[in-house]
Amino acid sequence: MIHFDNVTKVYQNQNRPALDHVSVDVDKGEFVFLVGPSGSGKSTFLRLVLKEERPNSGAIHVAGKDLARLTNFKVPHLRRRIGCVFQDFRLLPNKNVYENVAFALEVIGKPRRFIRKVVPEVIELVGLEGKAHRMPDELSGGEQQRVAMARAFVNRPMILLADEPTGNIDPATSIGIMKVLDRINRTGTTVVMATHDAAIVDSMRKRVVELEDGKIVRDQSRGVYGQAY
Ligand SMILES: Nc1ncnc2c1ncn2[C@@H]1O[C@H](COP(=O)(O)OP(=O)(O)OP(=O)(O)O)[C@@H](O)[C@H]1O
Repeated sequence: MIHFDNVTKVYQNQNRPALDHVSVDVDKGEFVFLVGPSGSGKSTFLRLVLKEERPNSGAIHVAGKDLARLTNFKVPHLRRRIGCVFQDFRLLPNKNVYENVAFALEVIGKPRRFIRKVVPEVIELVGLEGKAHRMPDELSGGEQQRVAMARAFVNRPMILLADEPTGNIDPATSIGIMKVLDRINRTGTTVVMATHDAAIVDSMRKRVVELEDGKIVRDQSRGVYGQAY
């Protein structure tokens, strides 16, 4: 589903590569934690998958497509098939839960009947039934992240990328967030999650890919977080 072949990324005006000859394969339906110290290249990896950045060398395939050959015209189509969740939720503050989720489908032109059917289903999947009419500022951090996950998943993406999704959430609430991500993964969606949250990684026992200075230093199935950063 995601295939990096000898990928190197050096940002402009930087002499050290953010990713340094990285090769990795993530299969359809996998759940992968991306760990490593701050600045090790985790977000860069996610940005490359979305074609928000281009590698200096190496090849990236996502869902069988060679990103180097993907025209600018086709990039939005790729991104529609990849859901994203961030540390800071990024909800629309003046729309309620239902509208935040529905908006993701409206902007890609889905019919109103379809939206009315699937949005309540996804709100229930993330455990927010009964809260569809709440505004973001009437929700806890954990609930806001659930809305963000509903929005990322409502279009049934083939891949969900999560960049520190539990970074702003207390440990007890994070467990609930991980249950939702696990539920999403069980529908067949490939999940890649960049995180510093050792407790979460240790409790899930999923594949762990560890980056250090832009290089993969560990790739372990049913792994743990590793040393403290
Ligand atoms: N837009 C940019 N321009 C220049 N350098 C960048 C840019 N984005 C990231 N970098 C550099 O690339 C390296 C990798 O950064 P990246 O954000 O991928 O790390 P990270 O592992 O996600 O870190 P964190 O855990 O702090 O989010 C760092 O040295 C960073 O300073």
